[in-house]
Amino acid sequence: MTALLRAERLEAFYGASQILHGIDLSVARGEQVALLGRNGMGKTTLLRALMGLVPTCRGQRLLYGDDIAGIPPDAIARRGVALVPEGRGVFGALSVVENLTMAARPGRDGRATWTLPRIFELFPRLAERRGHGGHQLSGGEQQMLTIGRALMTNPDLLLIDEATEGLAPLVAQEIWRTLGIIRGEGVATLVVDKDFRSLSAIADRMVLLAKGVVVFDGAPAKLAAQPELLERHLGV
Ligand SMILES: Nc1ncnc2c1ncn2[C@@H]1O[C@H](COP(=O)(O)OP(=O)(O)OP(=O)(O)O)[C@@H](O)[C@H]1O
Repeated sequence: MTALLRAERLEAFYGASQILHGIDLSVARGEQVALLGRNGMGKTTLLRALMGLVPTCRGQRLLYGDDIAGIPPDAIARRGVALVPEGRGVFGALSVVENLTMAARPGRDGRATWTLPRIFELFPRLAERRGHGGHQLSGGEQQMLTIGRALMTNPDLLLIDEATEGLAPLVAQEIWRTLGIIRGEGVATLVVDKDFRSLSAIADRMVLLAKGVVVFDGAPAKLAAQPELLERHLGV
């Protein structure tokens, strides 16, 4: 079956610096894939390249088998991919409801699974804060809102950068719980985080990056059985 997303020999550059050196990666429909690696290894660059946000790339990026080279980010979004960027980016002057409704649109096939009530069911905390401005939210609430906004576009694939970075443990747990629900709805995810244990518990597959190269791609249990890889590339 055609992968939802596939990168083949993907290279990415910032100016003269080459950041990705021939990445092969695929995400199947509904699959939850974790992307791990130490700081500066290219995880964010890979998500951005897949979203069409890195102007200079080589190799192939295929979405449902179609080459998306040269396709701008908004068109990639309309084809079913949503990015939850590191550092969030909610609109501070707009309320929770406004942040969510401005993102609303049907999915690639006209599907509208994710509506305001569905997002509030997923994140009861956001329902309580529905009239609050984005700037009044805690870091955890902002992350929930950013994920909620991405879901309102009814994507087939969510790219989530630093899913729980800087969040209190209980809030992080809440994010992991919702990622399980999102998966249950058949939305594929490619999730970057440093929490190896939580990622191992939810991911179908783990991909480990080091210096812009994939050094492991396989089941969580297979990675857990390689302590030398974990030590060298994650420090766990
Ligand atoms: N806009 C940019 N211009 C030039 N170099 C950049 C730019 N953004 C990132 N880099 C460099 O690219 C490399 C990979 O960065 P990237 O952010 O993709 O790594 P990462 O694995 O996501 O790390 P982190 O966990 O720190 O976010 C780093 O050496 C970084 O300094």
